Amino acid sequence: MLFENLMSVEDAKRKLLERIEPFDSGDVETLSIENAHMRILAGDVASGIDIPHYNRAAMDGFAVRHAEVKQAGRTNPVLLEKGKNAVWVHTGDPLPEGFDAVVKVEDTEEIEGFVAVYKAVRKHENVGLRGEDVRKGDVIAERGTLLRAHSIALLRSAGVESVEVLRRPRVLVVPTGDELLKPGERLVEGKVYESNGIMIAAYLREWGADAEVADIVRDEVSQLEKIFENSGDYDMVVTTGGTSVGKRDLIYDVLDALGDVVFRGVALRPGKPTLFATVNDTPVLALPGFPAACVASAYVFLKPAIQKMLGFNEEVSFFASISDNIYSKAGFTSFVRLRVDFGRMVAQPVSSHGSGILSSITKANCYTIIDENTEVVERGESVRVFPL
Ligand SMILES: Nc1nc2c(c(=O)[nH]1)N[C@H]1C(S)=C(S)[C@@H](COP(=O)(O)OP(=O)(O)OC[C@H]3O[C@@H](n4cnc5c(N)ncnc54)[C@H](O)[C@@H]3O)O[C@H]1N2
Ligand code: MOO
Repeated sequence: MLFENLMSVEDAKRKLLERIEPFDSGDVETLSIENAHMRILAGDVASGIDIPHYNRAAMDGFAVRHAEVKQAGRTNPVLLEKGKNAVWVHTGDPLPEGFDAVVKVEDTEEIEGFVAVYKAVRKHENVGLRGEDVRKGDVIAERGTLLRAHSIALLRSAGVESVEVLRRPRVLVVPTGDELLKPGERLVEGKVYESNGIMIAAYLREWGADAEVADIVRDEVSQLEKIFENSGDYDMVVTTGGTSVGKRDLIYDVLDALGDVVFRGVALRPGKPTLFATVNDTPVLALPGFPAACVASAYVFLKPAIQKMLGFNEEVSFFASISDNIYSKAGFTSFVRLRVDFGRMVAQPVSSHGSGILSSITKANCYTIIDENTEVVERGESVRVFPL
């Protein structure tokens, strides 16, 4: 019987990732740093300058020689000649030649051409020394870095204008099913608005890919064949629906005829009918049509595939304690939706009423994975939680 011998999630994920090629020097593009936000850097970038590139005042006040104000105190000010031994500086101004510290203006008083200093300062106190942030030649952004806002700022402050980044993986998302409607079409029983396509494409963009959603493909062999035969320009094709054993579920037959099916059926709940194949070396991941199963399978298989292409694996996770027992079917890896209270770090399982319930995902903000050997996670236990 079909789906009797399900592959473990671990084996399925390994077999899938074995067939995903990481991007290399052929997959690089040059972008202005504005456009490089959230892209993966393809090579180390070194600074051509010291930052700061001159010794600068870090406070508004007076540049002094620290040795001359050693004795200064609240009740024992040291008087310096203004413009000669004490020179006014704004924050960020170059430290005048021959001076080695800055006294904050609030620790001074101006008295008829003199500056009374009420506080001693150490050498280089309130001074930003040349190169203290970055030295010329230092690597300021390493290969593989996800260019977030602050990385871009550091590149800009070093005068870098453009960088080489990995191109975005091109992914074709193909919703399949006779029951699917386009927005605006009349709802009748047995039909639903197609929503997996927009969802998977949006996830893909969040994960760094360039996603294109194909028109809805009907449950017809010829239509499906056409999609897979013309998918050579894509790094991956992701279909949704048609993975199960119904008479209209044709994905397996078509992929088996055109390419190599690597696995069909995984011990994952929800997400059991997930299928993975290659057609002319293009990886094809077939996600189940039921929305919650589609989400689970996307997080478990699709996200790691994109991350492997991009060489990026800084997955965010943390621990939270479970507010209610979680039961998991023996032999199955469970994808469990959770609502995490971040103040208390307590995770409430979101009770699901099956894989068709998309709102069970929108009520959650995180998920956890229960491994196949665990049947119950008890209230109060700590689990590793991943943001959704
Ligand atoms: N006899 C069996 N039936 C089913 C089994 C099984 O083992 N034996 N497995 C079930 C499981 S588990 C899942 S999950 C579903 C998934 O099957 P499919 O991938 O074939 O899904 P479809 O039949 O194409 O669609 C099911 C349902 O999901 C909704 N859907 C589908 N595509 C979309 C979309 N693009 N946007 C929004 N909603 C979508 C729609 O309501 C479909 O009717 O199979 C079980 N059956
Ligand atoms: O695997 Mo299905 O994903 O249980 O509904």
